[in-house]
Amino acid sequence: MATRTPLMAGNWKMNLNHLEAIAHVQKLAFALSDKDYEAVEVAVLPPFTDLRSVQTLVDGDKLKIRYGAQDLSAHESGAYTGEVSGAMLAKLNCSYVAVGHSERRQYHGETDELCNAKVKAAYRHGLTPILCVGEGLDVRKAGDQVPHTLAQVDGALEGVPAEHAATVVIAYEPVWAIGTGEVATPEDAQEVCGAIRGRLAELYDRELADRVRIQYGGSVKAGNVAAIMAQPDVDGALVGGASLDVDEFVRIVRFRDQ
Ligand SMILES: O=C(CO)COP(=O)(O)O
Repeated sequence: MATRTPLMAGNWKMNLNHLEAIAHVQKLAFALSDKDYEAVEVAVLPPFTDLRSVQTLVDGDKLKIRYGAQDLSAHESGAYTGEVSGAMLAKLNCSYVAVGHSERRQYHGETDELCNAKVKAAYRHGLTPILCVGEGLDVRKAGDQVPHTLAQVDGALEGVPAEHAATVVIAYEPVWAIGTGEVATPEDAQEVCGAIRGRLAELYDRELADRVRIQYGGSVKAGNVAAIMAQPDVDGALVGGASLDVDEFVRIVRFRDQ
């Protein structure tokens, strides 16, 4: 089976201006050592307005922290007021871009079809999408979390060739566990992450499925990360609130010590 390097990514959401971003990444870089980077890939997803500052810092000091955006446009360029293109993100050396975060789906009406277009836009520009999927509370209560989440995976990956899908990151984020302090149990996380890997094997093949990293997200903290990471199909965490606290995020990166 392929060994998958865990990916710990901090989704800052709409927090930290560009000056705060510089201070935050400097503090993070100061705390992390080569030993951390050997064991785990560390990434931050700041707001668009911070990306140039983060790039300058990462390039200037040759930091091993990766970075990316929280969204991108499905379009290439032109009259799309307020949108930011994949080409613009690639120009800033972004590695990652989140696609289909539940807050985009909920507040901006993003559909699986749009997510599919955004995943393809990311690959056109050499960006790795972090495709976010997961169910709301009603779906969870009905016990439909697996079919619901797999339908989102199917929709977002439709027509995405294996050479691209082999590098996708999928973040399973149950909406009821985001920002609520209500963390899914490790077994809940494994159930859906395992099912996602199974679906990737059906859509592509087992070898590809074994390479893809599947993250869990939703109220991840230093205190619960180790149990979640101990699950066989969980390869990292997409961390919201706790990523805004550098010390806490560093403890999450060092999940093996918790
Ligand atoms: O939405 C999330 C990450 O994308 C999770 O947010 P919290 O870690 O704040 O629950």
